[in-house]
Amino acid sequence: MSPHPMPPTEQSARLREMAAAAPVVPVLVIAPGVDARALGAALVSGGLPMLEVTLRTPAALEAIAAMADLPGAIPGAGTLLTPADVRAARQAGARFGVSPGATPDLLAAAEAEGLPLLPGAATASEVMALLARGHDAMKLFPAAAAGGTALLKSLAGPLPQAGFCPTGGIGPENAAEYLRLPNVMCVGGSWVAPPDLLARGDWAGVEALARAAAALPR
Ligand SMILES: O=C[C@H](O)COP(=O)(O)O
Ligand SMILES: CC(=O)C(=O)O
Repeated sequence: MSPHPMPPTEQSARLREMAAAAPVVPVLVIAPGVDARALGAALVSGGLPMLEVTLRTPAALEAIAAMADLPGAIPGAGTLLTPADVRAARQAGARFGVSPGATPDLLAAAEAEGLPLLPGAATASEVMALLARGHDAMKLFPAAAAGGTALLKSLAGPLPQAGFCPTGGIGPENAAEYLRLPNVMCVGGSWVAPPDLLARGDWAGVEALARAAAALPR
């Protein structure tokens, strides 16, 4: 029996390095008209370099492109569902990708594009399928709904080699509880970029939320 069905890929290793930079990955839903570069700058100034721009709005790809050369920023694309999403994200300048789940086509596209991918998993079988393909860094989604910290503690027994970025239902009130777990690399969340602050262009407010998130112990 091998603890690693397959050695972790270089992409997984790069993701782990990126995830080590800060305890929180902001999950960004950027509406048209929002100044994405100013948003990215506020988050980076607050201490959060990884920027997950979800492909859920028509402004998403442009936002990634606007952040591509932002000093200190590591822009990435979330909500990758198809190979076409992976290619579009790469072309826009995404340096990593995130998906709520994982399909063979999506994994193959990320491998072909050389895009470090954080694929989603929520069960032991899904985690095992990703490990078997060389992914030892993954997203637990939807984290709270799927079982939260209790699920992560249970997975750590048989599958300690899997590192997670739990996302979905995490906020300032419970992030520390997740970050204390040895199999949690970082957590993802939208709370650092609330839509009302983005709509108002309140970058000082975003920076303050980012600063508090970056200071979370782990
Ligand atoms: O779709 C959910 C995103 O992964 C972020 O979840 P959240 O708004 O609970 O932080
Ligand atoms: C929710 C999620 O995992 C994503 O949008 O990538």
